[in-house]
Formats: sequence, C-alpha cells, structure tokens
Amino acid sequence: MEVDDTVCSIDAKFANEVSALLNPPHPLHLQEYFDNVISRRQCRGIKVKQNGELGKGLYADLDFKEGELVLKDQMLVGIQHCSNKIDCLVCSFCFRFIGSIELQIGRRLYLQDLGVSVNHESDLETFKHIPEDCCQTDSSDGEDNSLMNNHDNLGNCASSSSKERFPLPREVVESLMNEELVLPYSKEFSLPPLVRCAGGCGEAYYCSKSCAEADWELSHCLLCTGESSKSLCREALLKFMQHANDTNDIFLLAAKVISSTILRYRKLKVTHLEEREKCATPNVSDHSDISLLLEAWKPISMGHKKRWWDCVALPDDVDSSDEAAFRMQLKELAFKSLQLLKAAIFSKECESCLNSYQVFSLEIYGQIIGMFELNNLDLVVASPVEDYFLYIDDLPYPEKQEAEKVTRPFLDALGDDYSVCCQGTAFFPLQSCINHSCCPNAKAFKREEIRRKINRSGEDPEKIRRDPAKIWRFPAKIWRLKLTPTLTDPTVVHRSPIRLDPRLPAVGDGSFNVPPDDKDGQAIIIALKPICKGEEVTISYVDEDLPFEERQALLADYGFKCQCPKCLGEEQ
Ligand SMILES: C[S@@+](CC[C@H](N)C(=O)[O-])C[C@H]1O[C@@H](n2cnc3c(N)ncnc32)[C@H](O)[C@@H]1O
Repeated sequence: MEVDDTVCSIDAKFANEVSALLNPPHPLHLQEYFDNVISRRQCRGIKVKQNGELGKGLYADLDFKEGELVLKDQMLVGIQHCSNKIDCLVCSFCFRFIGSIELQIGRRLYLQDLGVSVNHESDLETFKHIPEDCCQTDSSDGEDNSLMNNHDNLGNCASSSSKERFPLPREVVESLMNEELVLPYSKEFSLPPLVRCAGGCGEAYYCSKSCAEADWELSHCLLCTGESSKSLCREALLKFMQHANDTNDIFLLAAKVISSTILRYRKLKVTHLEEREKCATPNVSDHSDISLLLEAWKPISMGHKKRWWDCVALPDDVDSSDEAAFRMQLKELAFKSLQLLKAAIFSKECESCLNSYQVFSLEIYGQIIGMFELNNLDLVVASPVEDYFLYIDDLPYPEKQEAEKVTRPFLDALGDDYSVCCQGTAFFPLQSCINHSCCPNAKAFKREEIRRKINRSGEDPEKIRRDPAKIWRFPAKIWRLKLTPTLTDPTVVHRSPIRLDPRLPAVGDGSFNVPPDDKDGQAIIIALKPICKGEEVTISYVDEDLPFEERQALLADYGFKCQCPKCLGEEQ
C-alpha cells in the first residue's frame, strides 16, 4: 500500500480544518484550560505555566516537603496492554482488579493452560469466558456457560513464560474459576464484583455500573463489538482490533481518542441545534461545525505533539541510510490502522449533519500517536494476587501450614508469574506537562519496593537470596515494549516513556500523603526533595543514574538534549 497515492483524501479536502485542529492552542486558552482542570480536580499547590523554550511546565504554587504528594492525576485515556489481559482481569475504565482472588487465579491458569495468545482473532472471544455467576449484571443469553466446552478456536499457543510451572487438573482450575473452591483468607482481599459491558461485547468488564456507563459514554459505545454497539460495522471493528493486536496496541488508545472526540462533538452539535431551535431570535451564537469540533478536541489539543513517524528515534538496528524507508513504514502502519478504524466507525449518516470526518485525517492520527510517544506514562496497578500469596506466606504457624495445603499448588501452577501486575499505557493531562531533569525534584513512580519473593516448591532458597533480578520485578525505569522495528518486520510496539510503579514511595521519612487505597490507574507524583513555591516540578524520563551518554541517547526519543546542571557538568 502506498500511503501517498491515497493520501488521505480527508487531509487534502479538509486541510484548513486539520491544521486548525493541530495548531498549538492560544496561550490564554491553554492557561484557562489547565486552571480549570486543576480546580475541577481539586489539585492543591500546582500550576501549569508556559515555559519559554520548553513549552509548558508544571510549577509549585505552595512549598512541598520531601516525600509529599505533589499531584494525583486521572488519566484522559488509557489501555491495558493486550498481552496483559490474560494475566489480569481489571476494570476497563479505572483499571482496578475485579472479581475475586479465585477468579483472577483460576482464569489465568485456565487461559495459560489453553496457551491463549491475544494475537489470535478468535482470542478476542476469549475474554467472554467469564462464568456468569462472577458477574453482577443479569444476562439471559447464557453464552458464557461455554467456558468449559468452547475453546476449539483457541489454537494459537503463545502465552507468557511457562518455565517452572506445575499444571493442575482442569477440574481444579475450573472449580476455582467458578468460585466453587474458596481459597483460605481470600475474603481479606475482596475485589469489586464484575460488571459486564452493556453493549454485550464480553471484552470489557468493569468494577461498577458507574465505570461501565462512563466508559460507554466516553468512547466504548463506538468501539464495542457487542450487539448494542454504535459502530458502523462489527466485522470491521474486529479487523481493526486484530491489526492493533498484531502490530501495536497503541492504535487502540488512538481509537479511544478519536471516538471520544466524535462523541463529544455529536453532543455539542445536538445541544447547539436544540438551542437554535428553541430561540426564535438567534440569541445563541451560530457556531460553525469546526468551532464545535475544536471544542470537542480541546483536551487533546493541549498535549505536546509531533508526528509519530517523525518523532520516534531511529532504532540502533536501522541504518541511517534506511531512515526514510523506516519512517515510511511507520506511516504506512498508521495508515492501514486508520483505514480499518474508519471502516468500523466512520458513519455515513453523520456526513450530512453531524460530520466530524476531519478526525480521520492521517496527520491527526499520526499526531495523536506521537503525543502518546512523548507523554504517556506506564500504567501499572499492583496485583492483589501477589498480596494474597505474600499474606499467606506471612501467616504464623500452624495457620500458614494449613493454608498452604490449599494454596501452594496454585502458587506453583502460576510459577514466577504469580505477581504479574496490570500493565498498560495512559495519557495524563497534568502529569504530561512535567518537564525532564536528570536531577529531578519529583518522581512519577510509586514505590519501587523490593518485595520478598516467595520460595515456591522446588526452588533453591540460596538462589532466590542471591538473584536480585528475580526479586526486582522491574529493573528498568523505562519500559520499552518494542518488537524491534526493522525494515523487514514493520511491527512496532509503542513504548511508554515514564514508568509508574505500583507501590507507595520509598523516599524520605515515609510520611507520605498518599491514600492507602491506591489501587487503580492514577498517576502519582511525589516530591523527592523540598520544592519551594514558584519552583518548576521536574521528573526524570530516564534512569538518572545512567552514564551521561546513555541518558542523552534515551532522551533523544523525546526530541531534546538535556541541559540540566548534571548534564552540563558531565558534558566534556
Ligand atoms: C511530557 S512533555 C513535557 C511538557 C512539555 N514541555 C509541553 O509543552 O507539553 C515532554 C516534552 O517536553 C519537552 N521537554 C521536557 N523536558 C525537557 C528538557 N529538559 N529540555 C528540553 N525539552 C524538554 C520535550 O519537547 C519533550 O518531548
């Protein structure tokens, strides 16, 4: 497929509108938007300001002590990585773990046993296999009762690592998954019951009706593959999702941005038309379509952007003479994805009165994904399953011995993956305003605590003690999810730049202002040292302990050379 042959008739036809959408916001509008976000979310003591050369930045509007919470940010959009959906069942809106400890373990063992890979079209169906009893809402179709029988189509075996696992009989796994078997002390770790997607897709589950409704309203009604979906074509939507799963799941996040913009635009347009009808004399100002679309697009317009295929740093394994071809491959990948998305949700009926086809421009798609490249945080939510097994391991004798008679086979069947957390990527409006420094005064992670690793049966206790890599779940601060982009293999997985760790911070005297119920996908920024009112809040986008050259090489991905005091001091 040649992108330039087809280039996007939309880009050509709506060049003016597309550039209006991509123009940097007026400084006054930008200030007003962020002041509003800060006051709506009741974030105390911070301000977003224009920062000359660096664009915008986040500033302290109060003094912060070391270890104090500077910001707790709600995501604008986020996704759980496809590969992680096998391991963790979380709310598709707030990313809390849902169901029960039994369901989490049983479902994972069941899918592990099937060798399920989400890179298989039919595997999208896999997530329908949740027993009916586990869900809060009623469903009369009974399709999920096929859990135990209907898996002929799950042939593609590529689940996560299977080393050192001790599989259990299918009936045992099933009884756990159906919650017929209750694990000791699991009530101490109760999780919100599952709520199904009202559209009937069986892929999205929620922790509450309010999360289900909010997601439906925000974007899911257009991206749902169920019967009540408002998408144009379910088959096309499945094709789009399959392409994203096969190449780069960042396209699913881009689709959420496009859907939410369309839905906001439609609401604005309907309200506008109603108000015009009500008023015989047009008191209501006559908004043109583009100004309503600009309003709907506003939250996205505020993010720092570049085209995806331009802003990705050239990977080491691509020769500079192949750079143009490499960038064209990324563009073609995005183009293919956008075509599939357009076939799925671009609605003919909307062309006449509710049109918003400008958002299907390739330029806009590229800039949305580029915005994710330059701003996104890893989404990490700690697993209650890990907490559960650690709790059992910490029980006094003889309770521990009794409990382990039941729990140990499950721990051994899960293997090293018992502690896998929810992983994804998300865009946060306020956190994304924070600039980088190699000597930062804040950090975007929660606690990188070394958790004790449980000594499972058959493991050499000495080896566990000596092998820190096994204990340290995430040794790298930047998590690059990359299927090595090469010219022969154009599959590129988005890397989310700044790691967000699941735990509370471990700096200073431990007097943190972070609520203990920190169990969802929010971003938390903690002061690493005292920050005075008026000072800029900075975080490090890379491991600041790396040598100068390595830091600069990693920061090239963000399109700048760091000039912080540490870098200036270390530069030859
Ligand atoms: C997450 S955004 C930070 C907010 C950004 N300044 C804005 O205007 O939205 C990351 C981008 O900010 C700029 N940036 C952040 N830290 C920087 C630094 N220390 N020096 C130069 N540019 C920086 C780079 O363009 C980078 O891609």
